[in-house]
Formats: sequence, C-alpha cells, structure tokens
Amino acid sequence: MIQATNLGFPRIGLHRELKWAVEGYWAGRTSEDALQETARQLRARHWQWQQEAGLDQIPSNDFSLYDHVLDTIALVGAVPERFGWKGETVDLTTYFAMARGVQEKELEARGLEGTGVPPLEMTKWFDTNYHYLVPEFHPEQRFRLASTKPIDEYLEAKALGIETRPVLLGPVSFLLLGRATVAHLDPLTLLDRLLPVYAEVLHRLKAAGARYVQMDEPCLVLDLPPGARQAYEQAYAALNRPEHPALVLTTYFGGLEENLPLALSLPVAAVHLDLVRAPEQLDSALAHLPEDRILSLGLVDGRNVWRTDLDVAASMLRRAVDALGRERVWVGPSCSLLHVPIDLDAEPELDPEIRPWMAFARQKLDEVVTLKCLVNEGEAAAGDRLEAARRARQERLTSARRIDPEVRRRLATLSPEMSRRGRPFAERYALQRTRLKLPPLPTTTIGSFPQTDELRRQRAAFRRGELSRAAYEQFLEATIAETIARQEAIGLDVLVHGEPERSDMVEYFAEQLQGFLVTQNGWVQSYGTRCVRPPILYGDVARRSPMTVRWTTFAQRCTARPVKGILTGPVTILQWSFVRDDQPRADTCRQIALALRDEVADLEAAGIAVIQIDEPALREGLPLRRRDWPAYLEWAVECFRLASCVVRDETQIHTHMCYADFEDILEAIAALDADVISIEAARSRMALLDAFRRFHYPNAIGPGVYDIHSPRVPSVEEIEALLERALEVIPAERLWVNPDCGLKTRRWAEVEPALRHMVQAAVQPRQDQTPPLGPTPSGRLTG
Ligand SMILES: Nc1nc2c(c(=O)[nH]1)N[C@@H](CNc1ccc(C(=O)N[C@@H](CCC(=O)N[C@@H](CCC(=O)N[C@@H](CCC(=O)O)C(=O)O)C(=O)O)C(=O)O)cc1)CN2
Ligand code: MET
Ligand SMILES: [Zn+2]
Repeated sequence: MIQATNLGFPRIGLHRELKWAVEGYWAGRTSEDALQETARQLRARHWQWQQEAGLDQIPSNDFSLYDHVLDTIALVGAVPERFGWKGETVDLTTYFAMARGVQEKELEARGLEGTGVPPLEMTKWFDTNYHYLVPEFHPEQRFRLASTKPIDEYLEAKALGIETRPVLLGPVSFLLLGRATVAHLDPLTLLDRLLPVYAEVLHRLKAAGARYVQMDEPCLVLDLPPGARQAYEQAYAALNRPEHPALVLTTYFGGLEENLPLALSLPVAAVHLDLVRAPEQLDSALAHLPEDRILSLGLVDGRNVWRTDLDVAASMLRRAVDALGRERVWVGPSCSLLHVPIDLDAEPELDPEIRPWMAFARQKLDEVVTLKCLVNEGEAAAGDRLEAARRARQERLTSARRIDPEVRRRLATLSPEMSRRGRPFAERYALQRTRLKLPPLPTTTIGSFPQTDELRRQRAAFRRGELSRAAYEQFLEATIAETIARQEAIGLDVLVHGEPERSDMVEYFAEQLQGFLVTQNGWVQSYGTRCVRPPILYGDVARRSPMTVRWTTFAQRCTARPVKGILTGPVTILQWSFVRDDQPRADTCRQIALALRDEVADLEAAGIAVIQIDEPALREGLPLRRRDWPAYLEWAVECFRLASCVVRDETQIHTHMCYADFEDILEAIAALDADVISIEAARSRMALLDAFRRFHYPNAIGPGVYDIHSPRVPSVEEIEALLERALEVIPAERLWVNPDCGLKTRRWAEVEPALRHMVQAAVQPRQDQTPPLGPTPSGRLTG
C-alpha cells in the first residue's frame, strides 16, 4: 500500500514557544532544563499531531533549538577552533556561541580573556527566507561524533509509542553548503574523513530500531560543482550497509534534471522528488527507476499555502502506482514544512472567503493522507475531504476577489519610458547634490531604528484594542520626533524616520495593499529565534491610499536636513510573501511595482527629495539554476525600475541590499540604476570590494562600514580603516557612509555610540577632498 510521509515539521511552536524559551535562556531567565523541557513538549506535540493525521512515516531530528545545519556541525564535531571547545559532546554554551558569537563581556564573566569571538556566518537556505549557519572547514579538519541528538530524539519518540524516520542532512550537501577557510581547500575532499561519523550515526540508529533514515541532499537540484557526482557515488556506496537503516534520499526545491540519473543510480531504498516545483520529472523517474527502489512523490507544496489540487496530484500518484505498484510508492509534501505556518485553525480572523483556499502545515498533512486514501481505497474513502477540496479550488479559481480589471488595464499599457530615468546618472547626481547640499562622503542609515520593548508593547496594545488609534499614532509621532533629534545630535547628513510604525518591512506594506492578507499566528522561522509572518498575496495588487507619506513628511517637518523615505521594493515584497500560483511571478511583481510607483510619486510630490527602495531579497529570488538567471533578472530589474523611475532627475533614488553574496549579480544591480546603493559589506570585512575591482559600478555606493548583527560598538579607527579600503575602489565623489543594514534589532545604547563613531570616521577623508564643499550649492561631480 502507498505510504503517507512527511519530511519535516516546523519547530518554533504555534505560539513561538521555542523562541520565548531560547531567548529566556540567553537572558538567564530560563534554566537549561526548562529550555529542554519546552523543546521536548514541542516535539511530543508535533509528533502527536502527525500521528493523529494518519501519517505512516513521521520525521524525527527535524527539530532544532536553532538551526539544523548547526545541529549537523555539532553532530560531526566540526566546531571551529576559535570557540575553544574541548569536550566530548558539544554543550549548549558552545552550540549557541557558534550561532551568536561571544561578547567580550561574556568572556570576562566566564573568567576568560579576549576580544570576543565572531559567530559562524549565516546565509540563505537555497531560495528561501530561512537562514542557516555556514559550516567552516580548514585543511586539518577532523570530524568525530559529538552529539547523539538524532538517536536521542528517535528514542524519545519511541518512548511515546511513535515510530519515526530520523532526518539527517546528507554528507555531500553538508560539505557543499560549507565554506573552506582557505582558498585552496575543496570541502568535498573532506568526505573520506566525514563518512565514518555518518556511518556511526547510522549504525546507532539501526541499533536503536530505526528502519529508515531520511538523508536530505537538496544540493542535487543545483548545478553540481566538479567532484560532486563522484562524492555522491562514494558517499552512498559507503553508507548503504546491512548494519545501517535503509536510506531515503530526499531532494527538494527543484528538479534533478541532469542529475536525475545520478540520483536514481545511488544505492538507497527510496528517492524523494519535488513534483510541485518540477512535475515534469515524474515521467523520466518512472521510466528509469531501478527495480528495487521506492519513489517518494512530493505532491503537496511545502513552500506555499494554497490547497493542493487533489485531482491533479492523485492522477500523478496513480501514474506512479501503475508503473511501480503500490508497494513502491510513497506520497508526501514537496519539502519540509518548515517554510509554512503551522495551523490554519489558529487564524480565526482570516478573511472567511479566502481562508478555505489555504492549507498550513497541519492541513497539508491531511492532504497527504487524503491523497494516500484516494489512491489506496478509492474516492469514496476520501469522502467529504475530496469534495471540500474541489469546491475550495473551484471557488478560488472563479472568485472575483482575485481580479481587478483596473490593475489589468494598467498592466497592459506599460511602456518602456516608464522604467527609464530622464538624464544619465552623472547629470542627475549633480542636480541632486545641488539640491541636497551634502558634504562629500555623506552619512546615512538604512531606515529602521531600535524597535524597543516599549514600542512593541504599544503596538500589541493597539492591536488588542486596548490603545486607541489616536493614542498609538501620537506615540509613533513622538518616537519619530525623538529619532530625528537623536540623528541630528549624532550629526548624520541624510536622516530617516526610523520605521517605528512597521512590525516588519514586508508585512507593513501587505497590510495596506489590496490583494494581500496578513496572519495573526502564521509565524515562520527566518533564523534562530527570529520569525516572520509572510503575508498571503491572493489577488491583483493595488494601492488603496498612501502608505508611508504621513510618517515620512512628519519626520521631514521635524528637521531642515533631508529625510529619506523608505519603501520595500517589489521583488522583496514578492519574495517574502506567499504568492499566488495562478499567474507568473513576474506579473505579480509588476503589480506590486506599480503600487509602489504611486507611493514613490506621492512621496516626491510631498517634497521628499530622497527615496530608498529596499531590495534585500533580490539575490535570494535568483533561480537555483544559472540557466534561469537572465530571465529572472530581467523582470526583477524591470520591476525595480518601474517602481522608481517615476521621479524627476532631482529626486535621489536609493536602494539597499544585505544578507547575501552579490558578486554574481553586480551587473543586474547596476542595471537598477538607483542613484545610491547601500550594501552589506562590513560583516565580511569588505570582501565585496574585491568584486568592485573587477566590475566598475557606475553609480554611488555605500558599502556598509558597521556590522549591525552584533551588539559590539565599532571603533572610529576600525571604520576609518574600512573607509580607506573602500576609497581604493570607489571614488570619493560616489562614496557614501552607512551601516550594513537597519538597526531595528539593536538597542539605542549600542546604536548611538556606533553611529557617532561612524560620523567621526567620515570626517577625516572628507577633509582630504579638494575643494571642500561648503554649505552653498557648489557640489560638482568630478569623477
Ligand atoms: N520579512 C522579513 N524577512 C527578512 C527580514 C525582515 O526584516 N523581514 N530580515 C532578514 C533577516 N530576518 C529577520 C526576520 C525577523 C526578524 C525579527 O526581528 N522578527 C521578530 C518579529 C517581528 C514582528 O513581526 N514583530 C511584531 C510582533 C511582535 C511580537 O512578538 N509581539 C508579541 C507581544 C510583544 C509585547 O507585548 O511586548 C506577541 O505578539 O506576542 C511587531 O513588532 O508588532 C521576532 O522574531 O521577534 C529579524 C530579522 C531577512 N529576512
Ligand atoms: C533587511 S533590509 C532592512 C531594510 C530596512 N529599511 C531597515 O532598515 O530595517
Ligand atoms: Zn538590510
């Protein structure tokens, strides 16, 4: 019979119980025991839910206190030396130190000396908004079993009477996702040393009773680097042993394409395919699957919130059964459910017309089980569930709520001039400098200032109806006025209002735009304890009324210096939302771009001379296969320009990017034609600048000079040194001075001294500029 499986369940808890427990532990409010107890309760609840749903295979070791790649680092003992770990197993202090670094103060408290230890680097997990910690490998790298987490959690479930399928990040993907500390080291060469540790884990899991182990190898959907094919062959030849559990090779986030023959040739018991992202691979998989393999079909979308078309999915499942027989077919979600919210039933206030169109993690498991029943026992067995699903799909596809004829009409009349500025950059920039009267190396920030506990409390009270709108807005205005005063005192040149009205940079816009819903409890882990509630984009997007003008103009009335209006860009809003699957992403993005274009025009008309359109997710939206990059970049760039090019030449457009490596897409970034870009650079010690030696970036640029991810206050000298390096590749006339990203996760006590140091560091190189620019409009572009 077909079996119903799952690849992973969200860990954070329906009410973010894990977030509160972990943060409480960090703050010293919660003991390690209490933290572990919360974690245990969450695991038990999640296993129970999956059992009740009727799954045949329930994952374990999909849970994590912080990140599953970090868990793998701990499992194989790949703790970098700087964390000073000497124990047998990786303790909780070392575990969190790798995630968060160690402050000087903490070292002191532990009776140690030193200047603090930086954490592991964090980066995007494939094309998701989840971030993992990057394994670091050095040439003398050794591995050894340093955690029993997979075995412990398997036994923990067993004690509850629940048989599970442990999940491991596969050894090849683990190495490919890591980085070598020296250029000449290819992490894949470490495979020989790594495999014995995996073998030991598998051996112990078998001894504990595990029948199957899920080996996640998502890198199989990428363009494989040299050596990877052979690494896969070597790894699975070594791990396929009678004394190990049977292996399930899971791939997701895309199609295997040219790697399909490789995946099907590996000696494993079952292969899982993502048939939501790549349905076309089913036929060739069925044609070439070796006779002793099981095929696991990922038919329920683990990356989006729409209900599955059960008829389409069931017909694929039947095709598989016809070709392979029921014993060789499993059904599951396309990938782990980590990327979707937990339970639609926790959303009482969601629009009642649109709610039935959706399925969150728990509802998706019901879909998986329904699919299994449908094919095992026939439509009658699925009963009401099939009918309800069909009705909901039908209602969604015919609903008038999805379509706005006005939006469609506008989209049909786009012209190329709409995405072109008037004059070329150099001329525009000269006009802007005259208008803005800025010194050389102008200083600015990225937009947000600390979201204080007080601010979050006021917003929560307002949302619960305990604080009137008038009182809340008055509080926001007072916050903005104070934020402006602080920036003036610090001596910044281009000010911001601080974004206190925004719970999140995407959610805030989605709340106001037609075509979006926001949730109350739809939390999805972004990194560690940080979560987001991705908005749900279900219909044509239009702006109902101005979204930011009120707060930006209020801020501008508080100061004579220019205030920069801050908007989130179309690609980032698209990328960080659950979007409709009934039209191309490019079309959806254009609709968002047009709504933002109106906001840009209104800000300009209200006298705002500098407007920043953030696109931190531009890189993340890049398709996983290089072949698909140009098409994506073309519409992504077009959308940014559609949103921004509505302004006069005198109005300065900024953009901002962070959280990714940009070397690959510098040309596209230049094609945005923003007048100024602020870009994360300090966190990687300005490694980005090397790319600018090779690629001439034509417009103005502020490479971040201060890493905002750490509470550490950078010194003036440190920032000066970074600026000097920047000046080697970026001419002073086009250099801006700013932090890496927004300051919302920091405290004022850190932000104020850090920004003072930044402003001070900008002063010296300014004086080296001849002729100095006075307060009169004398700015002329020399370079
Ligand atoms: N969407 C998105 N993706 C992004 C980023 C981003 O800013 N936004 N930044 C990058 C890194 N990712 C990040 C993701 C989340 C957070 C973050 O700080 N998240 C907050 C939640 C932010 C939020 O929506 N806050 C709400 C809800 C706050 C809240 O928890 N309220 C309490 C009550 C609080 C109180 O009474 O004091 C509750 O609802 O229970 C608000 O401010 O209104 C968190 O996890 O703590 C930071 C970075 C990349 N991806
Ligand atoms: C993740 S990019 C953040 C940009 C936003 N304007 C901020 O300052 O927070
Ligand atoms: Zn940023």
